Amino acid sequence: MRSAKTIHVISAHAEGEVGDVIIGGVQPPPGDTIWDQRSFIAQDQTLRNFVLNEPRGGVFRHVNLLVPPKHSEADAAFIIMEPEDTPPMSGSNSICVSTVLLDGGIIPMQEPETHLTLEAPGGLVRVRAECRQGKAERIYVQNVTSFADKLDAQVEVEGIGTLRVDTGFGGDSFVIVDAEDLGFALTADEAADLARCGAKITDAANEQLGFHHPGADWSHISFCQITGPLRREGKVLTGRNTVAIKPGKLDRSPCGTGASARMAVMLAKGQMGADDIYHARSVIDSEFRCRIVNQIELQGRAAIIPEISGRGWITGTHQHMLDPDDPWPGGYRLSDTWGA
Ligand SMILES: O=C(O)[C@H]1NCC[C@@H]1O
Repeated sequence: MRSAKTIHVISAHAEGEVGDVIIGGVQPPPGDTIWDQRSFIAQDQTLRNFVLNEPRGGVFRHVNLLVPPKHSEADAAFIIMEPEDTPPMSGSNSICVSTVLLDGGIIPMQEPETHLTLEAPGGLVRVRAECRQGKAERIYVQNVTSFADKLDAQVEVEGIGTLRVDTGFGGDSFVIVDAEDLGFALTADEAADLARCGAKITDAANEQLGFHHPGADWSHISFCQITGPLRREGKVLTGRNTVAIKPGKLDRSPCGTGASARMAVMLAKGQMGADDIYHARSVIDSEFRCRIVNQIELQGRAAIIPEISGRGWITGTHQHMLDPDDPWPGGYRLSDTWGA
């Protein structure tokens, strides 16, 4: 056996969504901040291609790189690599990273609760993990500042027509559209159609509405969130959703950044009260339990600090290697599984 590199990974999923964690074999990328290191990874593409592309990756895979934290309060830092983007934050990936750090013995676990501070490219996130018998059973993540952007805007989508949409940010940027307006029930058998339709809506929203984060270098809409109707029982709102991740898959989890953006939109529209709880359900019926921790202002606009919680599980370990004679060191993507 010979290899030009050896990358050590603990694989995990959070409520169904894969989030691998690189725990060794990669030098921290250059940069004074985690955001700068993120930008290097995004521009350079070498690590992204190696771990996300086939034959090592696949369209369903997200990979997180653990790096030494820059902030004095942080216990660990991570850079998120998703199929298209290297985003500021991710709910499912932050749950996978917390699970791997605690269940993998990288950070000592305290029972019944362990408190951690993680440094994501988009800022610090506070984590509380409920732990029992050596397992982090539920991870609560206090997300980065989230906000509604455009409410009840219109987008014209070729082959679909004019849609009423909202846009918002929850650690990543979303266009949000009602499933009923598209004729979807948000069931697993609709997955391929939902992924295709969501990608078209994201493209149209980027062309016609755009997005600009007031405090960060993030100027596009990453995802389309297709939302089902809300059911209220006392203080608990329950709603199904799916998030189309370009180039062509659905989030298997209820999407933590999506739930954060949806809560900001629901609060702005008076559909959710500040002390309500929101249970977000995915197409595979997994659940994130979410709430609004605080209402704040971000450069003059109303914003929230959301909390999302969910469960993560380790699924295995991998040592990714590269034979120096492998003709595809950067891997490949084909539209049969990666979408058009
Ligand atoms: O939970 C989330 O926020 C996400 N899941 C995959 C894509 C998003 O980052």
